Amino acid sequence: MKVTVSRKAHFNAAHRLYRKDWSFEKNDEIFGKCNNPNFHGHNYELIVSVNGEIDQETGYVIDMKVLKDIIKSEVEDAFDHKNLNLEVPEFQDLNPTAENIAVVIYNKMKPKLDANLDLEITLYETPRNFVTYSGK
Ligand SMILES: Nc1nc2c(c(=O)[nH]1)N=C([C@H](O)[C@H](O)COP(=O)(O)OP(=O)(O)OP(=O)(O)O)CN2
Ligand SMILES: [Zn+2]
Repeated sequence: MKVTVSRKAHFNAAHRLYRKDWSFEKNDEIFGKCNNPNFHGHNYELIVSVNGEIDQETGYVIDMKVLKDIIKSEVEDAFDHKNLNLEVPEFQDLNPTAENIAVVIYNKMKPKLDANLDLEITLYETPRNFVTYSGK
């Protein structure tokens, strides 16, 4: 019997959407106001979902405290109050779109979980814009 355990978290961060190998005009055409060279910020809301079998001894799929600690070390400590383009190594050469941020979060968290657990990341960039990634 598989059950999904989810935990919400949040971080705020600044970013700029652009490609270093495009002109300012091309970046402006594609990314518009998100290409502001002075950056802009979002209050990101995160839902981390872990799916797996219930351990018959503990009744847990995963201890929520363990999940909380992994989110803190891999996401909050790394991204919160940071400029993603300038301060987070994963985005030195990767555009920090919501899609790419979700994939980076997945790739940081997956190795920290038991291999038999499935992970899904839902990331809200704004209250109306969100993406989901589950490694597929
Ligand atoms: N596919 C994607 N499209 C866009 C992304 C993204 O990550 N993936 N990101 C942005 C910008 O980051 C932009 O800052 C989004 O903010 P905004 O346009 O203000 O968001 P809303 O549309 O939700 O705001 P409204 O209040 O509805 O105007 C753009 N596109
Ligand atoms: Zn943005």
